[in-house]
Amino acid sequence: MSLSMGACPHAWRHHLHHRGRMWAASPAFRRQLVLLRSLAPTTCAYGGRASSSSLRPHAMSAAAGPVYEADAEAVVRRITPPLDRARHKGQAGKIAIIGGCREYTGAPYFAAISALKVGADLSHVFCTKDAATVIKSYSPELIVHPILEESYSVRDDERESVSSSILTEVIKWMERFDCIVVGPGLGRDSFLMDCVSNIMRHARQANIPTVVDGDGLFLITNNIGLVEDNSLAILTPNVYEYKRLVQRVLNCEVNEENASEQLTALCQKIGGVTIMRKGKADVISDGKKVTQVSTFGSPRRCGGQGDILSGSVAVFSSWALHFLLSNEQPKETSVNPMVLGCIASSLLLRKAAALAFEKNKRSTVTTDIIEFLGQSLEDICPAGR
Ligand SMILES: NC(=O)C1=CN([C@@H]2O[C@H](COP(=O)(O)OP(=O)(O)OC[C@H]3O[C@@H](n4cnc5c(N)ncnc54)[C@H](O)[C@@H]3O)[C@@H](O)[C@H]2O)[C@@H](O)CC1
Ligand SMILES: Nc1ncnc2c1ncn2[C@@H]1O[C@H](COP(=O)(O)OP(=O)(O)OP(=O)(O)O)[C@@H](O)[C@H]1O
Ligand SMILES: [Mg+2]
Repeated sequence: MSLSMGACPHAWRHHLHHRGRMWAASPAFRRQLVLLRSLAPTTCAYGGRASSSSLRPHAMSAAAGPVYEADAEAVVRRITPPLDRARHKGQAGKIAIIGGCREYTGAPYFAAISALKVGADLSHVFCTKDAATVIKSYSPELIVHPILEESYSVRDDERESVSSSILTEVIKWMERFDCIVVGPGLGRDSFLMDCVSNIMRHARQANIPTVVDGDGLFLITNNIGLVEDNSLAILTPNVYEYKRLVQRVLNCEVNEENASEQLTALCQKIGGVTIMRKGKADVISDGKKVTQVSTFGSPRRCGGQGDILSGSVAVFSSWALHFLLSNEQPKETSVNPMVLGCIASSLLLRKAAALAFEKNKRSTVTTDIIEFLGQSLEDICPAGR
């Protein structure tokens, strides 16, 4: 199972074939593939048909390269697996969130529950002991592992043994996950950061796609080697996280006049990663193309919407990986499943936020948005199709 992700800039393709054997073995899955193939748009990489107005260059500024507005609805329809009675628990996705500490229990909960509401079968949270009971009490749906430790709870002479037993515990589970999300509500404690660095290195060795958000971005900004040349890594920075990444990696300030080139350069400099820069439009690049989703969501900017996004990205990218592995026409090799996952989750969040705002107006909070994830997906891609 292990293959070095650093060796090939398109390592997700090897990963696709490798992980795909398991899925392709099921007759039910093969039937779904036939259906998915018949639904697949025929021409363009990110869901729009090349001849259609849904894939149009969008001038961000005179100096910037083209930014394509994704046909995000087509992407969602394309990668969302149909519900099939023959499938068993786990086949629609097993996701883990690495996050949750004394200060933050909402963020890992939002990410983990969103993964389930989008359609994953199992959602785990690996958090500190302090956070675990709180997160469990929010929802019985989540599988919560109280294994992480912060500096205050570990004596100096215990650090090494505690760190290694944390890693051993996570490794026991890691191979089961289709994707992990590192960072929502993780905090920035130095001991915790070291332990999570080890977890990230292991996930990479095991070829587990990894979404990095929140404090995970703080971690990798200070240690870019953790994601360098990892084509299974997706970074989802907000305005401030993006600014810190640009400063650290490109050694300059964010330049809005040259936004798409700068995003492309950032992906290329880190090597192979996909970045979704969140904001008024969510702008996505893997260092080759730049795509955006600008469907209007909600004017409410309550905290936690990025957490919904990170949990959803994990599910949609896993679905996109599985979809592409069975779609082996040569043209498909230019499509990056990580990008598809970002496009789909951005649209779904925005649609859910719009519905939640319509109902709750100024009092809209993240929990209200999560309630509408199901309807948003149903509107695009009915469960009975
Ligand atoms: N309910 C919860 O438990 C939530 C926890 N969250 C977690 O909170 C942790 C920190 O995330 P944040 O996004 O708040 O992290 P940041 O530390 O990046 O930002 C904190 C806040 O400081 C301000 N700020 C930061 N840098 C700035 C700059 N250069 N100029 C001006 N203002 C600046 C911004 O208002 C920002 O929202 C993460 O672990 C995150 O996942 C958030 O996801 C929100 C919800
Ligand atoms: N200015 C904006 N206009 C419209 N939508 C936005 C805007 N900024 C963010 N969003 C929406 O909110 C989502 C989350 O982005 P945001 O910048 O709030 O993330 P975040 O700060 O990481 O959130 P969190 O509070 O969960 O950490 C984006 O994907 C986008 O859909
Ligand atoms: Mg965030």
